[in-house]
Amino acid sequence: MKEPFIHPLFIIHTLQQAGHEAYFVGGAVRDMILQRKVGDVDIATSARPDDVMSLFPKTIHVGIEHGTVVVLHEGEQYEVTTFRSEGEYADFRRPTSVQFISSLVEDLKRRDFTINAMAMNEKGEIIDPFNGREDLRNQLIRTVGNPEERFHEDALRMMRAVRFVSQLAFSISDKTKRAISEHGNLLKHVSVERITIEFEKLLLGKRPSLALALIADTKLYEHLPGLDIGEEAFRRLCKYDWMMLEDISECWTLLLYLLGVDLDPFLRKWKLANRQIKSVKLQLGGLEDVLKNGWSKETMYKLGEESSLRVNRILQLVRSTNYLHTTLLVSRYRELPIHSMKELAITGQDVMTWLNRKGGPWLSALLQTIEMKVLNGEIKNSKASIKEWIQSCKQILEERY
Ligand SMILES: Nc1ccn([C@@H]2O[C@H](COP(=O)(O)OP(=O)(O)OP(=O)(O)O)[C@@H](O)[C@H]2O)c(=O)n1
Ligand SMILES: [Mg+2]
Repeated sequence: MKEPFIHPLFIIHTLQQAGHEAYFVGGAVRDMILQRKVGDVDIATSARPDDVMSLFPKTIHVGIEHGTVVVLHEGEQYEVTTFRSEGEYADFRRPTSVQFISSLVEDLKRRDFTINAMAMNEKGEIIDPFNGREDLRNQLIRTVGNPEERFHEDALRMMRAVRFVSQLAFSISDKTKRAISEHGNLLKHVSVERITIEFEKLLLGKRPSLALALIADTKLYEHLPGLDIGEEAFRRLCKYDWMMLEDISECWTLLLYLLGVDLDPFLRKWKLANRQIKSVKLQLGGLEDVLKNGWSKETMYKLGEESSLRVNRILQLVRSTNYLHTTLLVSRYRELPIHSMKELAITGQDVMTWLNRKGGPWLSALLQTIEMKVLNGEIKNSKASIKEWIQSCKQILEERY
């Protein structure tokens, strides 16, 4: 057994010593077999939530009604979930009832895809009743059993399917694909926040354009916020090499640029955080500036180094002639006389003293003028030079500001 399974092995052993069954399950087992970086290590057990809580000193009951207890062990958190079969799914997102059961295989049977329905015991042996390993070898996303049932249980699984296509660069079984084509409308029962999480993972995956093409084939885009734009328009998105992008804000910026829609209403539909919307807005503005006028000092300054690099990657992806080699862009950025107002050699207080005036809106307007003149090299960034400039045009300044 290798990391990251060694520490939580203690949890498995503790449960077993108390007479219960316990296994590693889900994404961690899949990623270990694929030799991918393993995310959260989840455990499934025959022990009931109460038993789990009594066996470990530090637990958090996150979703006891669904059988999940978080166990804190050596500074890490592990979800320990009681084997369960799920009852009726009246609302297409969560079961109206959960039945705790004693069979691992029954628990695996309620999971979404064969590659996610494997378990690993304490000896590192894989329990794989639905041939997940074979599908991993064949690089195939296939639901456990009937896809229609699985998607009616939780419609988000359709988005998970396309997200895994992107993250793993797998294909999808015909039957699973057909079920997505037929049941896309079930996505309306799923919260936007959950859809956004999957869509962002897709955009940051290994083969986003493969997954976007699958969304086009299945017409799933008709059920995604703001993306019911017709097949031809949606297919245009698949032509780009999204893989070149490194950060999710770059992906949203590119998407908005390609769609040419209003930024705020679109991103609000996806319920992005204000902070995220702000950085996409900044980048989209920068991108449009550079596409039109090339890289100016002002644009670099406004964007800052990190966002300049992001915009530059988008320029490369859309094959803009204004793309600059990264090292060149970085050196041009670093050569700017200032990188923020803080680096200006004077303060507002200096200006008030020199002009013998009280603060007010005039002051920030004047400081902005000075900021731009220093940035563009018209005034040297030193106290003396700025003072000299202010004094040389004192009269005009007093009229204008
Ligand atoms: N709608 C869902 C979500 C999850 N699962 C099951 O719960 C496991 C854990 O879910 P989650 O951590 O959300 O996904 P992972 O498959 O682990 O993917 P990731 O690596 O992104 O966490 C999955 O592997 C799958 O067995 C499911 O059947 N249906
Ligand atoms: Mg996981």
